[in-house]
Amino acid sequence: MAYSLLRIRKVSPFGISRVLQADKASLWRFHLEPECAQFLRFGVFTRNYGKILGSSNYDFTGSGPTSSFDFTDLTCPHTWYPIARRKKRKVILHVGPTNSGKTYNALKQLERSSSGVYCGPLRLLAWEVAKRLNKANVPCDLITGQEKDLVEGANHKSVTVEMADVTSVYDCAIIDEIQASLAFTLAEEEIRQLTMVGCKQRGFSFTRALLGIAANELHLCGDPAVVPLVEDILKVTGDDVEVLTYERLSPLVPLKVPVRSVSDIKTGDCLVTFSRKDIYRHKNTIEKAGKHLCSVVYGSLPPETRTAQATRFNDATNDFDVLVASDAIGMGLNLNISRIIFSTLEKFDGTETRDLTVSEIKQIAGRAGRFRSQFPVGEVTCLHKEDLPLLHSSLKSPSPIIERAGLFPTYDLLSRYSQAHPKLGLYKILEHFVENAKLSSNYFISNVEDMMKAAALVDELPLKLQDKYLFVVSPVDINDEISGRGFAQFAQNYSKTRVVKLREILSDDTVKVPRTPTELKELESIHKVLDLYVWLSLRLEDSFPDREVAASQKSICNVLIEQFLEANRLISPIPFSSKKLRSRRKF
Ligand SMILES: Nc1ncnc2c1ncn2[C@@H]1O[C@H](COP(=O)(O)OP(=O)(O)OP(=O)(O)O)[C@@H](O)[C@H]1O
Ligand SMILES: [Mg+2]
Repeated sequence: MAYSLLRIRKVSPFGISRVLQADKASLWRFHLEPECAQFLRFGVFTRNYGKILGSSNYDFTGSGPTSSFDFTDLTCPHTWYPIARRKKRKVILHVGPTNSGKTYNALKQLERSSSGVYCGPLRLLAWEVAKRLNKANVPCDLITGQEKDLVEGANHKSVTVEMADVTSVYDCAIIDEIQASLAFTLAEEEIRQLTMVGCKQRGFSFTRALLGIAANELHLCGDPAVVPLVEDILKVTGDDVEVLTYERLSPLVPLKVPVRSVSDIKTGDCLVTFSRKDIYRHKNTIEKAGKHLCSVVYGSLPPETRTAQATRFNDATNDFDVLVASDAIGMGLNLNISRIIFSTLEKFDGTETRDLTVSEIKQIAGRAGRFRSQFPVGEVTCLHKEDLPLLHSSLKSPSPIIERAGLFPTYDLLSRYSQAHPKLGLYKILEHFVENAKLSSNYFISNVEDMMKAAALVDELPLKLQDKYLFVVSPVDINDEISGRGFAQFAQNYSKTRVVKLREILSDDTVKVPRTPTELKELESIHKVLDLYVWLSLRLEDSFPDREVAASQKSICNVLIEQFLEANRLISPIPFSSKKLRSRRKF
């Protein structure tokens, strides 16, 4: 079946002459609104309360010459959130291994509260919680970068952590999977582990939520590795901190033998591998053996497709009873897995092939044997017996203590800095912050490499700083060629005419179900571009008017990808008995 799908046109070179004024009212509506409000209060707050909190660093009136103020001094980030600082929050840390009931217990408190917010690291988790609360007759809005589903009478919100509002007051708030976010440990090796969940980039959103959410009760769920850091960070906020430790609700058994042959695969198995190509090759091997059909889950699949694949795997009434997945299963999906089988304990992390870290192995292995599921006892093993010692030792080891949390200058600081250095573009401002930021020992500056690539692109355009900032913090995958082209075209057209019509960027084309992994990857990238359009359209409504077209095009992408996943038999299978090879492929 053929569908009409828009394709990305060739990007024309930059070279725009007209400087256009941003529509402030719509610009601030979403991402920038909390920071803007904070900016407006910043001077007043620090003038009135800065000294009470012992924050001489931020004792500035906002009236003096900006150049005399050190904007790169980020040593007291708790003072950036005046509304939260007016509260004495009760902070409850729910810590323990995977599948120990941390989120379940925190959500029970949220359900009982008069108003509240759940902040999760992924859209999938925000969707699940909104669904759960609405089902429990607690009306709950869903707000992610790309969605805003408002429910009548709702006093509760389920959001992705970037959307956490630090200007509202709540009775109860949850920040889930906090270890995925607050980072970091000493060794370079451990620093890399964070790429799994994008914490190097996203850590600052969690730090912002941790310091900035103004709730009477704040529940933090995650790994015990975060406890010392969170306790230390919250010493200066005046909050009360309580730690609740959990045990795993169902056993997780590390097996002594590997899975040697495809005939050993059984219902409920999840084979974990780290390249898209290997995922499809393993799927093919298993399906060719004739006993099982496989669902697949990996990071660059659209979230809607990932959910559909997970739902099909969980549904005991159909034949898709085996899962082949990447580490994207580590968080966010409720899966009926009986046994995790690691095809390898190495992964390509974007730069090189490295061993999985203890935290990654535990997080992935812990997905087996979900409490009160079809498979209450989880098992974990490998395809290669050489990997078993590392698997077993990792499962016994504690996760390395997280020593520092990600931080990033707020828009307010960047803007004030820009006023003091009007000739600098956003790229240079970011570079300056990264190189000169003064931090206390609990923090590190989040990795802004990708943001700087995006900043270099938008600096070519006649845009105001807040426009540039908005594009730079957008969820663009700047390292993906098609996504990068789409991003550049959106920014360029916006700077030229203020109105970005989807059809000016994407041309009509008739596409069929992809036949090769390359065609599939292209479709995944087009989905990312459409997702970016939706994100921009929620913040610049008048300038990105085709949200509905983008949403329907996204659905077509999902349908085509799902049809590929069902029909795919063209990729050569990979024999299970193959020797252990170092995988060097990029995902
Ligand atoms: N007291 C309980 N009664 C019924 N079901 C429970 C209870 N506690 C937990 N569960 C269920 O057990 C499963 C695991 O719980 P939960 O998701 O809270 O674990 P978690 O510790 O947050 O795990 P993860 O680290 O993987 O996020 C969920 O399906 C949850 O609904
Ligand atoms: Mg949880």
